[in-house]
Amino acid sequence: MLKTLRPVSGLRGTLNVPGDKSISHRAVMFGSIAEGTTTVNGFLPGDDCLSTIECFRKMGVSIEQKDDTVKIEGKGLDGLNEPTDILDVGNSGTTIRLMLGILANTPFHSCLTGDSSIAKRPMKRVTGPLRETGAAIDGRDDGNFVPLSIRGGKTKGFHYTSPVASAQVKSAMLLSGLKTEGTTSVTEPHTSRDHTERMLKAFGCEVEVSGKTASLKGGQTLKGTHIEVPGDISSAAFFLVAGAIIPNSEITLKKVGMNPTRTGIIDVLKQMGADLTISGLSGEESEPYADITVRTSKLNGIEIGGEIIPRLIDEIPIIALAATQASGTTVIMDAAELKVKESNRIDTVVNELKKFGADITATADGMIIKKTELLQGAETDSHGDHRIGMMLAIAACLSAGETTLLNSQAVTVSYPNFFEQLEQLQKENIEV
Ligand SMILES: O=C(O)C1=C[C@@H](OP(=O)(O)O)[C@@H](O)[C@H](O)C1
Ligand SMILES: C=C(OP(=O)(O)O)C(=O)O
Repeated sequence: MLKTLRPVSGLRGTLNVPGDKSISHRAVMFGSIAEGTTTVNGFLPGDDCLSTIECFRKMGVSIEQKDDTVKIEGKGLDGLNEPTDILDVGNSGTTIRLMLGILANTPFHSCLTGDSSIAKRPMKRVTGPLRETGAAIDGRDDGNFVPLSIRGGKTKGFHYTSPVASAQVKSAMLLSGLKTEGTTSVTEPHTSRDHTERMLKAFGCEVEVSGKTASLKGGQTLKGTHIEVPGDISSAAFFLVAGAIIPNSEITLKKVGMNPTRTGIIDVLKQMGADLTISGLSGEESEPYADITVRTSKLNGIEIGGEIIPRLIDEIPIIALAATQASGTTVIMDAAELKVKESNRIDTVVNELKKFGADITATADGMIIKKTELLQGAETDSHGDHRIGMMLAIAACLSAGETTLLNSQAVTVSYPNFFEQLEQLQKENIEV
């Protein structure tokens, strides 16, 4: 779908951003393999999480979903059925990688595939160590790419030192150890998002975390529970940056997830000089959340690298846009993981922002961005990547003249009502 976007005179108002994608996936997965009923509020009805629901339905789990509420009749890990059809994860890396960990426990045969973006994303980071646990996995390029097949059921606990800071790798490994006799543990170079560890505890499992190592004893059973999903900070990020860089803006985002493994965007925006107010922090016993207000700000360039990267990996496209409006130079490094997301996000961010006249250069593990006085509307393309699409839409709000956005429908992967909410903030501006 081609969308035409024009500059805005300011964004003002209050939004409830949709539910957290990472937490929504896990609520469905863990509810499906738990014993008893799980209910979920604040679920993200985006394409990725709907793919997760469809996959578990194909394994015989009864899941009722209406908007942001879900009810799952858990079957226990032993109660999943051998699927009679291919499990299609659509565009979702989280679905395929975490599900591989779960399927390592099941003695039946499953086939997994996804869309043209998933077909390019490396799976060896998960299938490699899962084979070590005893799961039989095959696929294109020796199990690196979909279509993949897996037959599990005979896993043994083991320790894995991951070369990448990846919550998908960590989660797949921990989940593969749920039924084994020994302990399964994962050490990562930097701490990645810890939603799996937190949510397994909410389902009654014991998970130990010590520094950069998470471990879990085998033979544990998940018990159905209730999960409240906070707003997704990765979705909020688009409006946090929009509010900071678009003149005459003030936006309040309600009940945004504030898990410390996800708040790198807040740290970066504050360091860049953004005017942010955080209030009403609660939910610390499970997944913390708070309200965030952002106002138009004068930003300065900074260096971003090292252990903050996993805490803001999905926000780098929109941080790059913020950097085009920041005085001096911004350097983003240690972020080579961007190359294996829904698109090669170093290439797509740099090439698309250059079309607006931005001064941005790709490096091997990130990008270097200098301030650009006025971005010019351009003919852009999301390349089927939701986060690139939303970043380009915010860039259009700030740029002189008209912008067209090809493949704008990609946003439904994580933010189905993104364009409606963007419009709402423009109307509220006119009415004030
Ligand atoms: O576990 C998760 O829910 C996610 C982990 C991250 O991926 P990696 O584990 O590949 O870093 C992130 O980019 C993705 O959007 C969601
Ligand atoms: C990388 C992302 O998701 P996934 O890996 O689940 O496709 C994302 O949402 O930016």
